[in-house]
Amino acid sequence: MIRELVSIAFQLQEFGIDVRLCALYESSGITEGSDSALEAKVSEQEVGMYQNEVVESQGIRIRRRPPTGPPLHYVGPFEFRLQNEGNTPRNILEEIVWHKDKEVAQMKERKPLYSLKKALDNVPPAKDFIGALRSAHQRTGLPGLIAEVKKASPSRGILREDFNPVEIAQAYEKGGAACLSVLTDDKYFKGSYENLQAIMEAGVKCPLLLKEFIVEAWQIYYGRSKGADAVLLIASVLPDLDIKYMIKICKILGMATLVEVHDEREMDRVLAIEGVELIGINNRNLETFEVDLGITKKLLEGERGELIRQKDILVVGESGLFTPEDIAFVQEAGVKAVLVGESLIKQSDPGKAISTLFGRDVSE
Ligand SMILES: O=P(O)(O)OC[C@@H](O)[C@@H](O)c1c[nH]c2ccccc12
Repeated sequence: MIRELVSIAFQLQEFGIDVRLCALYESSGITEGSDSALEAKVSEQEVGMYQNEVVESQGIRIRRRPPTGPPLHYVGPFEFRLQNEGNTPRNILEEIVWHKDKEVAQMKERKPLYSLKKALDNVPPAKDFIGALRSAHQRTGLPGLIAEVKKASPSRGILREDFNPVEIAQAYEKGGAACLSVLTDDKYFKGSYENLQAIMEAGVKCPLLLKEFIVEAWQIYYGRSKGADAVLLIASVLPDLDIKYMIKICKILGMATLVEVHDEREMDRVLAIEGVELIGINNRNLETFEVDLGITKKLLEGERGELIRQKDILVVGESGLFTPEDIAFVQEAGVKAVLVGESLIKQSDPGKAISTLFGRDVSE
């Protein structure tokens, strides 16, 4: 990660963005500016220990893909790979993240960061994602809506057969959505970066969230080049340091970050990270698919809720929202925005479905 940070800084410099490396290290909390401490960390990482230690100490259960797949075994003329605990994903989220690691490595090879420069220069500037949510909340008195353009999911299968992303996006916008979330993962969600780009190019005004499993900063640049105005960072996948420096990169690109949590520990980690302005509470456990709206309530109670108000962080209630009562429940818990997919995308008119979900018309 640290080596990548350095190389990204150099690449940014190539882009004409002046990044002071020491400032990046210092503000990312790696070291107090001491080169020897940094070198020590880099060499620890080189033997592959540092990252795992950090990840474990932060309670992150999602492991990163072992660099070499299962070991090769030979029996006579046959060759096969032995599966074991260390090289078999333990749950769907881990499987997705391992797949993503491989996919991004290939995509990066085809389009290295420097080759994205032109596309980044040509894309319109990022829109104000958080501002759009806040003003929708002020205008309607209801949580601002991030409506999700999602064809399928591993937990629900195909959600909509006749899937035209641009038409759906336009219907959402007409129905009063403040922002849109566009799935770009192909294998598990049947999404694509082409969908994101097509929605941007169709002139949709709602700011767009890159709904990806971000494992590397390259994906953020690529998403921006396809029209993303904000990006999802999942706390159960990314260590604090990655979150910190990805937030910085997003700021440089003018994008917002939605940092997603699911339990108290993740919430506390994220609340301690400077620069976090938007937190999503996912009511769905991405390891088991279990959905419980009580998660949103639990994570906003007591001191945590107090701290969130003090820091003026906007909270998004995510997943499993189907009725006006569900919306009222998470709003009562303290959210000012919601992220909704299934209950809208399954309706024949996803735009009209917004009025049904909120119990009234929220379009202007
Ligand atoms: O379709 P739902 O239950 O309304 O959920 C939407 C959104 O919250 C969900 O798609 C989501 C939230 N966080 C994620 C992370 C990855 C993939 C998907 C998600």
